[in-house]
Amino acid sequence: MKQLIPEDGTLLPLMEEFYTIQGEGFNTGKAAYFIRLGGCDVGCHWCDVKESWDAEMHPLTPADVIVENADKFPGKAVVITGGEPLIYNLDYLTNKLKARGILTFIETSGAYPLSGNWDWICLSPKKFKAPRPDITPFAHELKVIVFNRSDFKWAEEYAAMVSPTCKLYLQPEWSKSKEITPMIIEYVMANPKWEISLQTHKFLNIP
Ligand SMILES: C[S@@+](CC[C@H](N)C(=O)[O-])C[C@H]1O[C@@H](n2cnc3c(N)ncnc32)[C@H](O)[C@@H]1O
Ligand SMILES: Nc1nc2[nH]cc(C(=O)O)c2c(=O)[nH]1
Ligand code: SF4
Ligand SMILES: [Mg+2]
Repeated sequence: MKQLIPEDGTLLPLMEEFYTIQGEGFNTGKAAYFIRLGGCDVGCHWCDVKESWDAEMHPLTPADVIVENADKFPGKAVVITGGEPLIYNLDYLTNKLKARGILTFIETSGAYPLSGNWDWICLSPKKFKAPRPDITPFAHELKVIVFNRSDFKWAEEYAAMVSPTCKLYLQPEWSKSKEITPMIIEYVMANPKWEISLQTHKFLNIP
């Protein structure tokens, strides 16, 4: 039977939760509790968490329980990721986290309406299902995954849409990083408004 997911965000399909170090982007190196929600239909062929895509595979979990779990750890920051977390209304979860003084960070493709109360929004746009244009002014960080050379031009189109204070990152697609990373290095040196983001947790062998 199909799981009925309430629209108020009090129950969310939870794939996994773990305390680790943020490996990517602006907050790299900071301790954070990761909340990975199931469900995504964006369809990136190189996605490194395809097991997350089917929401049905992941148990509906009370947001209150997720908040309790997050609050057990000394690092008072959470990263809500997925799957695509903005499929769900994240107002309830993020307000409860913030009421406990926990910082709220999101990793999103931006393909669904923005909900939630955020300290940091990482927008990682995808060609396979474009972000909604209304999210771009709210991004604190734009993190474009580079899979081939044409992605640099595509990245610039998004850089033109985000706010002037938004941090700009180019991150190599993991399976092609040997080939792509030298191109990113060259691009960043020529276009220094961009910075490199690496998936440092994969080098550190941590979740
Ligand atoms: C798995 S996604 C989940 C959150 C959301 N669906 C998104 O794409 O932003 C988390 C982050 O990992 C990045 N990512 C996924 N697969 C990757 C890969 N093979 N190489 C590099 N980054 C990847 C995404 O672009 C995103 O920034
Ligand atoms: N350590 C660590 N940092 C991350 N930053 C973004 C991740 C994600 O999968 O969203 C991720 C992840 O899975 N692990
Ligand atoms: S949007 Fe995120 S979770 Fe969905 S397929 Fe792409 S990288 Fe994976
Ligand atoms: Mg990851």
